[in-house]
Amino acid sequence: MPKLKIALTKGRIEQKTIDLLEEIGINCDFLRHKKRKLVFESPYDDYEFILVKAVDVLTYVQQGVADIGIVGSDVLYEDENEHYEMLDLEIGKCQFCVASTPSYETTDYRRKIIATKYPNTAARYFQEKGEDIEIIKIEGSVEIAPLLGLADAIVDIVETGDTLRENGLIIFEEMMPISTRLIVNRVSLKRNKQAVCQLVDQLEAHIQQKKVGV
Ligand SMILES: Nc1ncnc2c1ncn2[C@@H]1O[C@H](COP(=O)(O)OP(=O)(O)OP(=O)(O)O)[C@@H](O)[C@H]1O
Ligand SMILES: O=P(O)(O)OC[C@H]1O[C@H](OP(=O)(O)OP(=O)(O)O)[C@H](O)[C@@H]1O
Repeated sequence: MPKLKIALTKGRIEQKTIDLLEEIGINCDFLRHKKRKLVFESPYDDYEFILVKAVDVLTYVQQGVADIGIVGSDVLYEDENEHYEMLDLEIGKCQFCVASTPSYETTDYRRKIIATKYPNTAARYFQEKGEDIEIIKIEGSVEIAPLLGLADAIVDIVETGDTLRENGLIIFEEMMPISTRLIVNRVSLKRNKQAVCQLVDQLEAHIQQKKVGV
C-alpha cells in the first residue's frame, strides 16, 4: 500500500496542525525537528507529509499528487476551483472583515475602492450586497492602503485585531469566519477510502471531544 500523502500549509497553521495530528496519536517529531526539509516520510505510520504554501496545497491535491490537504477556508473560498472538503479542523480561526479608518462611510454609495489580498472573495461579497466596487490587489500589509489613500477600505483577515488597532483602523463589516479545513482528492478518496476515512473519523471524534471538554 502506498503511504497517504498529506499536504500541510507552511507557516501560521503549521504547528497547530502538527499538534492536532499528534493529539490523535500520529507521531510527527520528524516534522517538529525539520530544518529546510519539505518532504517527510513518516518512519512510524503510513503517512508522507509535504510542507508547502497554502495555495500550493490546493494544487497538489487537485492534481492528485497529494491525497489530503490541510488549508485555511480563506484560501479555499478565494480559489475558483471546486474542492472536496471533508472536515473543519477548528484551528487557525480568524475572520474576513471589511475595515478602514473611522471616517469611512459605509452608507456613501459612490463606487468604493477596496484593497485586498483576496480579490475574488471581496468581489463576491460586495456583489451579493449589490454594491459596485473597484478592487486593487495587494500582496501584503494591506492595512496601509486606506491610510495612504490608495483605497477606501480593505478586505482582510482579522485574528486578534492588533494589526488593525496599531494602524488606527476599525472593523466595519464582519464578512465570514475562517478556519482550517481538511480537503481530499476525489480519486484518492475512492482508491484509499479506508485510510482516508480512518484519519478523518479519528480527527472528527477528537475535535468533537475537545469541544465538549472531554
Ligand atoms: N492572523 C492571521 N492572518 C493570516 N492568516 C491567518 C491568521 N490566523 C490564521 N490564519 C490562517 O493561516 C493561514 C496561513 O497564513 P500564513 O500567513 O502563514 O500564510 P500566507 O497567507 O500564505 O502568508 P505568506 O504569504 O506571508 O506566507 C491562512 O490561510 C489562514 O487560514
Ligand atoms: O488580527 P491580527 O492578529 O493582527 O492578524 C491579522 C493580520 O495578519 C495577516 O497578515 P500577515 O501577518 O500574514 O502579513 P501580511 O500583511 O504580509 O499578509 C493579515 O493580513 C492581517 O494583516
